Amino acid sequence: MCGIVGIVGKSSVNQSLYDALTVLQHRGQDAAGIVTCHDGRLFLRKDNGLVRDVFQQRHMQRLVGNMGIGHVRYPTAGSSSSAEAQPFYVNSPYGITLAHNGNLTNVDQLNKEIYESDLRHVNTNSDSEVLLNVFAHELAVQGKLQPTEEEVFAAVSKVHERCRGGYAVVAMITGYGIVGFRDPNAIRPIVFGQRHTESGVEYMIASESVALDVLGFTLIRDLAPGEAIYITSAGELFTRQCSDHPRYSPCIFEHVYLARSDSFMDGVSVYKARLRMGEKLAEKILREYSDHDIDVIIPIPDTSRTAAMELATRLGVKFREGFVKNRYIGRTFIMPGQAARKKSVRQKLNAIPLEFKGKNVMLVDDSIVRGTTCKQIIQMARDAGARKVYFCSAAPAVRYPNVYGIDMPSVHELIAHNRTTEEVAQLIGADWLLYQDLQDLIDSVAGPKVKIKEFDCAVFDGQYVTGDVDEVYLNRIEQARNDASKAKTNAVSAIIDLYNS
Ligand SMILES: O=P(O)(O)OC[C@H]1O[C@H](OP(=O)(O)OP(=O)(O)O)[C@H](O)[C@@H]1O
Ligand SMILES: NC(=O)CC[C@H](N)C(=O)O
Ligand SMILES: [Mg+2]
Repeated sequence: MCGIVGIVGKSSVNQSLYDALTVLQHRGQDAAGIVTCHDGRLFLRKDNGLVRDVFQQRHMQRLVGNMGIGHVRYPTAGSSSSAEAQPFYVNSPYGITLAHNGNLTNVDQLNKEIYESDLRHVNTNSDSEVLLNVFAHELAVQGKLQPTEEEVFAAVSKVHERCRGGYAVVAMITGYGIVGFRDPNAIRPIVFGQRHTESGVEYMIASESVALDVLGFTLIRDLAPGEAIYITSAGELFTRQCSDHPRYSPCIFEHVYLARSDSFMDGVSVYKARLRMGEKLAEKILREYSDHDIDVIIPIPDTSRTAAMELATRLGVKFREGFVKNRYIGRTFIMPGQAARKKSVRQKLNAIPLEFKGKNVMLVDDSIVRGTTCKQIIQMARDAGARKVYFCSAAPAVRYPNVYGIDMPSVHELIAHNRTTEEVAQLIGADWLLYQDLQDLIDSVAGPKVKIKEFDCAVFDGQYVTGDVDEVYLNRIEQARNDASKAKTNAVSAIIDLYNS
């Protein structure tokens, strides 16, 4: 779940791209990058780190031009090396740069084709570089000196035929314009919007609508599954359905955890979806623990707050802030290794004993994945004097890997894999544990006025919407991407790129 952005503006876009990336920072903390285009030349700056650390004034000054794209990275393929920071670049045809959110599931096949048939070179282990080369090849075979929307959309159609997995993409064709496209199952999110200026209309493509809001753009809409958008450098906008078999099945985990709650995704207010998650949890508690003795409900900052608040309201139980979060420490779950994740929980959250002493507390989190957070938090609640600690997850048990852009490749790292709710409760040290039912989660997101009724729920039910994910594939990515192997691949880094310093 990286963050992507692309802007075709009427004046310099460097500051707007930077600002948009800071708004999307919650989608990726490992690396950040921007490439702009001016007078047929590209200007790139990318590196490991947060947006505020990667871009100094001298970098910003070099990023000239009225169009550009940007990326914040949370690696799900390859390594965390700065060589895999995005946007990626290929020089032929036209000079194309690309930023990608998602994960391809047929990278091995594509790599073979790229090398043996397309005669192209890929220099990293990143699936995004593979995707870029497929797109570049398909645009090259259109054979036009000056590509129009027809060639661009034909190339995207070919990408859909060749690539499997989840992908939301922005790509810039040097001198010509910016393309955005979404995989045929719409697994990863992508929206576009416009802003009126004295010099004319500016367009932005982004992962989440909140980036548009903050920069004064109005949301036009989400891209449909398989759809592409092309905005020329002169500001003409074209959209086209580029897939023969589009199927609207967005990732439900965006609503649970990944997205900011002030975003709208596929017509759904993430905030409202989280409120409804709290409502459904309250109904389940009243069904299963009607004689509960909960004194206070305490959220685990940040993401669970919305659901926890509504849960407390519906139960008529006090809602209290029992943990204070250090605002300078990032999101734990998207940190690259278990050691860093473990350490960050204690650094980030501290209990207020007053809210725990002698009380039966219910702690609420949006999800339990590896159990890194809840295990430590429950212990902290007990150390702070809680009499009983109940735990509630606004999502169902996460039992299966994610292969579409969330780095959960290994079943053995998932605390609920092959375990009952009672076993997980015991392991995390809760007096009892309650998970949301999957149907209740789906109903929370597909609220009464929402058109989409189908979601990618693979992490909860093991059903992979692309239909190509089998035991063999899962075993392979588990070997390649468990914490121990990641530590090894991170050592490898070779940078062949545009001038970038
Ligand atoms: O079971 P785990 O493997 O610990 O993963 C789940 C936890 O990680 C996330 O929090 P995170 O700190 O990443 O971000 P937040 O501040 O948005 O809640 C999520 O909100 C849960 O708290
Ligand atoms: N989280 C993502 O969307 C990751 C994008 C891409 N697979 C990478 O690893 O860079
Ligand atoms: Mg959290």
